[in-house]
Amino acid sequence: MVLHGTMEVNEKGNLEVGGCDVTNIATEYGTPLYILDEEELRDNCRAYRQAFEEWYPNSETIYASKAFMSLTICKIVEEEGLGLDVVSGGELYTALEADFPTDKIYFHGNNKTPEELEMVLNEEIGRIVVDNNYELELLNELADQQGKRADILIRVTPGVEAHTHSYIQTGQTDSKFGVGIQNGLALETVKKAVELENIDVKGIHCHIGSQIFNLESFEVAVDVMLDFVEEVKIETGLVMEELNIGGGIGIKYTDKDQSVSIDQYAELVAKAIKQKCEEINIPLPKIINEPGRSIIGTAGSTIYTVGSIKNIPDVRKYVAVDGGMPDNIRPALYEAEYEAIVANKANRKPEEVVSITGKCCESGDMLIWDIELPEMEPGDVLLTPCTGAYGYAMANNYNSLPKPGVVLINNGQVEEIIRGERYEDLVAKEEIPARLK
Ligand SMILES: Cc1ncc(COP(=O)(O)O)c(C=O)c1O
Ligand SMILES: N[C@@H](CCCC[NH3+])C(=O)O
Repeated sequence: MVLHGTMEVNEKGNLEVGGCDVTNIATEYGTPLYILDEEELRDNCRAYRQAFEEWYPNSETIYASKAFMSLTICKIVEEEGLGLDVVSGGELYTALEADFPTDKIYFHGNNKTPEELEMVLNEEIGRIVVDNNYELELLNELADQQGKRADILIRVTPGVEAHTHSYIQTGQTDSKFGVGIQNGLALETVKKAVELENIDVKGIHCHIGSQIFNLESFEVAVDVMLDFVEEVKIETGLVMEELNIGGGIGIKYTDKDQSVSIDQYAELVAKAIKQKCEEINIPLPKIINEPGRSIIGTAGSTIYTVGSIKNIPDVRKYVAVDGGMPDNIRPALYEAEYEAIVANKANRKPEEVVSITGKCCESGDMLIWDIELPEMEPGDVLLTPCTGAYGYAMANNYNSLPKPGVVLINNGQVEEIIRGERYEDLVAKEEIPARLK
């Protein structure tokens, strides 16, 4: 059993997070519920800032809000001195509602709409990460209409195959994101961009994928990107000042995952960049990194109440909880694996192998296959750690299950930061045509 962040077992044998007994939180707020450990979130933000400050001071860490976007999270991330990566008008709207400083926002996306680009120009967002030629021309045109200039990074695909689930690999040439370095499309886009009147090319961006442990993939990506910076300098005379190296490192969901430290990652990236820049004789660029999972992943957990337990002799014991794939789609989508802790039996040794299933009408609604846990009974409180990233963010209402709420926990205090949905919320946006009433 790996205890993340501020988790510990108290004298009653119950699990605590941030000094709060998880069983009490379940009683007070109900389940399923996402809980967010503020100290762990802040520690992760600081670890990135400190590591990059030490190894490469001309750098900026921005939080990839797609991992988990909320007003409170924006506030915490801002307090910790990070910038923000947003990927849609909705994420930008949320950031603006939280008064996030606009110059520290980077706007991403492979199909930004004209409305989103207008919003970005109106709000004078720090950087727009342009994905393709269509977007580039559209942005130039809209900037012209508004009498503005747009500072951009161009998203490139370096042709690096990261070792991660194929759905979350993004750096290979055959990708819906960005323009390829290896097939010459990226150079064409840069050449076009430097000709456009309302566009300033500040640098390039690449993101090779998510949940990556193999740090060498980052080293290779940086190498390919800097070769491209050199090529651009030769071909156009433009010296790009900024290199955005994309998302952060993978996290340890289970014992099968490796541990990579943020410091190791920063050291490796910094050394690779310095060495390469010296080799090809270009000035050191500013480095931007945009971690999501490794900032918020280990800070979040989900708590459930155990309901029916079905033992199929010699086959499997299914333990069902009151949530499932609508609050955590990752096992069904990526075969992602999680651990679990029985919060009210946290000091008990594992006694049996069970599989944790959700309550949806779907055989694939499994949260965990074959995990050793203490013997469970209905009413037990089960906590799955490491659900902070892409948990709430990807939650849905399948089977009309209301989305769980989110509480922030710190120093013995529990604060509800997102109210859980109620049944009324499920139909709140619906309208029955008058002829059917
Ligand atoms: C462009 C971009 N930046 C940053 C991230 C965040 O990545 P991670 O959560 O792995 O740190 C992602 C998601 O994979 C992404 O697509
Ligand atoms: N949503 C994915 C990662 C993709 C992130 C966005 N590029 C996950 O849960 O692992």
